[in-house]
Amino acid sequence: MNSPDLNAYIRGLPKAELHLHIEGTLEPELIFELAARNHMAIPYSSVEALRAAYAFTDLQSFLDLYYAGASVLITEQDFYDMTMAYLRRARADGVLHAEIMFDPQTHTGRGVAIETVFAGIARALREVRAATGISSYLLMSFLRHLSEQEAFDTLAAALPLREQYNDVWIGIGLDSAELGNPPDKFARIFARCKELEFRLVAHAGEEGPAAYVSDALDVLHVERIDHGVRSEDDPALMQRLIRDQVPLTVCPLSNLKLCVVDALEQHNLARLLRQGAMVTINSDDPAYFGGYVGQNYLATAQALGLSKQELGTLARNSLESCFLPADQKQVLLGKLQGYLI
Ligand code: HPA
Ligand SMILES: [Zn+2]
Repeated sequence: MNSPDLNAYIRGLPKAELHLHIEGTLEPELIFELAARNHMAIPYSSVEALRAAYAFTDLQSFLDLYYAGASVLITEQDFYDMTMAYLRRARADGVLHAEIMFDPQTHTGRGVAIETVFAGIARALREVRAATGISSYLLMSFLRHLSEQEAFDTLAAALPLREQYNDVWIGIGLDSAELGNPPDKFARIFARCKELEFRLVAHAGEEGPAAYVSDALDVLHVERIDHGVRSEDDPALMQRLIRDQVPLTVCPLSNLKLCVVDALEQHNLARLLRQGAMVTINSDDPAYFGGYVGQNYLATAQALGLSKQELGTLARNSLESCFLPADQKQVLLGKLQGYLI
């Protein structure tokens, strides 16, 4: 298939996006706009100069810019505008359901109230749900470079909002610098979140070793692994992931930009998929990594020679792996089935 046809096929595929940091959707243009609106200075002369700084060598070099970029988010309207911009792009890429991570500590640490963060993001999710039927959930993520106590403080600040946002806030995630911040650092907070009946996910096996993936499953009791591409280093773990169909939310362009792989052609996504792992494709931080979810499907398909059938399997995996109730999931799977025949 030539590239325009493949692109159209991919964008038409009914899919879910399961690994997306809303702060990672802040495009340079919006960073400049919000900085001006909030009377803040940014240390770049232009949108182009900022975009040119997105040359990362590893996860930390990205995180430094990601937290700096997020510092222009001050008001509820800022969080709303960012979320609306993402949802517009997701819709154009055939996303019917999104499970979106957000990092309240990135904002509360700068004096922004957690209520402001929830309110702006949730208003956009609800409006889009009502207007288009595209559904979305929120996964509140703890920053793993911060302490266990800070995670507990964040949970305590967020819990009074749970009832007000129970149509969107359904889960908990774990992100930021992986190396040196192993899953067991967060064993107790994840145990508490499990008691509270949140759905649980965690980043593991992006830069960290396969053992972090095993520990995310055994110590944190997560239901999905964000990234997980290093799992291949442990054949017994790989067998387990395949046997138990543990979803891996893989982000190929992110892995390329953060030098987890040297070239997309060397990405192990096709190998994992062909071994029968529950692999999905996602965009992670699309404003920073050069593409939204459709572009991730397209670039990966081209680099690894994925067939249309395999692309359909990836879309099906995304719907199977989402946290929607079974009846709503079946509706989306039916739409995919209709598209594939
Ligand atoms: O890709 C990521 N990895 C870890 N933490 C993150 N926070 C935003 N994006 C990422
Ligand atoms: Zn991520």
